[in-house]
Amino acid sequence: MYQFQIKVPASSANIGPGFDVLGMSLEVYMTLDVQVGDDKGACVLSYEGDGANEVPLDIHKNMISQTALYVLRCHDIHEFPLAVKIHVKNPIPLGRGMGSSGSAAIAGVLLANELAHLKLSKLQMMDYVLMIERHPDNVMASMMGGFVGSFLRELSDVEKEAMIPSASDLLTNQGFSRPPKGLGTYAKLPWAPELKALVVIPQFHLSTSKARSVLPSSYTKPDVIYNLQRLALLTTALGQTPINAHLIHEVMKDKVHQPYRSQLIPGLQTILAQMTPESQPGLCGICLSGAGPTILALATDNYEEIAQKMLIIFKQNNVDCNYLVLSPAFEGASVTY
Ligand SMILES: Nc1ncnc2c1ncn2[C@@H]1O[C@H](COP(=O)(O)OP(=O)(O)OP(=O)(O)O)[C@@H](O)[C@H]1O
Ligand SMILES: N[C@@H](CCO)C(=O)O
Repeated sequence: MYQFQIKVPASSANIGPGFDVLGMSLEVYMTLDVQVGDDKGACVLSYEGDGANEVPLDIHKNMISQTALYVLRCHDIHEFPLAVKIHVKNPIPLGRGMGSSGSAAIAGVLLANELAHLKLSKLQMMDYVLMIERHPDNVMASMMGGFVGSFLRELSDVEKEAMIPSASDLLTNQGFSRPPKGLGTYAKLPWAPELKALVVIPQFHLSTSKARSVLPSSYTKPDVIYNLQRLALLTTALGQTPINAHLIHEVMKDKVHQPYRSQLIPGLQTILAQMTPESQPGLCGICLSGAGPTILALATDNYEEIAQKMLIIFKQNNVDCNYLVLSPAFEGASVTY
């Protein structure tokens, strides 16, 4: 019998104009405490934390074990090799824009890698994660750690066929395909140590699929240029010391996803319009965290005052929230014995 712990941080993706490109890992960690038996036997899941009353414990319905079983199938292994007990502790809010599904997929791939001794690197494991999550920004940040930019390579026609089974098909074994190799590329970006992440977390779920379904299928050239210009400067501005709050505030604006998602998040438009470095000393930039509804504010001071102002605006829209002040999790996902 042996045991190990898997630890995966939350993430905040997009960071304004970096839709499906930028993400930062956050110091809120999901952990899996795994005990492996000496003989074949059942896989037993237990769970505590956010969504404890909604997360299924059936290994064929839980996203973590489903992902692990998918990775094992890709290696012609059709069950967990030995009896295994997995206790999940998850403080990452589900369906709130803090990368919970991405962290779950990463945990599942790491679990398979350890149980079957696959010896996959983090980047090789990302190919499997990306078959489930399908966009790299949140998962690359959670896996690698820190402030991260990433992209997906173009696929050949044959490789595009591998993406035909949906993530749900792969997780429920209703379809099968192995991942193309080298799907994602990333770079760790500089992060100014003065910057902390204030996340204001509304108490309602917004699924990523719903938040992606309201986006247009095409954009005007001015809107594309608007985001490209800001994205180019944002990756530098967040690493510069001393901090230029006015620059960060401007280059964290977006026209690709936030305007369309504001209909789903009461108060978002008001917060983005009213929360500025001038109105809130200490505030730098503000944006939707991932697909929302959580809002990410990057600040250097006065976190409590900034949070209280956002909570008031949300309350005026009949939305209750809690908030956290976090630093980036620079080491990313890990396994310790
Ligand atoms: N620890 C977990 N264990 C099992 N399933 C999970 C876990 N975390 C997330 N999930 C699944 O992922 C779903 C949430 O995924 P979704 O992409 O909608 O939101 P998110 O990942 O929290 O937000 P975002 O993608 O915007 O960062 C949950 O409803 C649940 O089905
Ligand atoms: N870029 C993704 C992040 C959420 O997973 C989105 O905004 O839909």
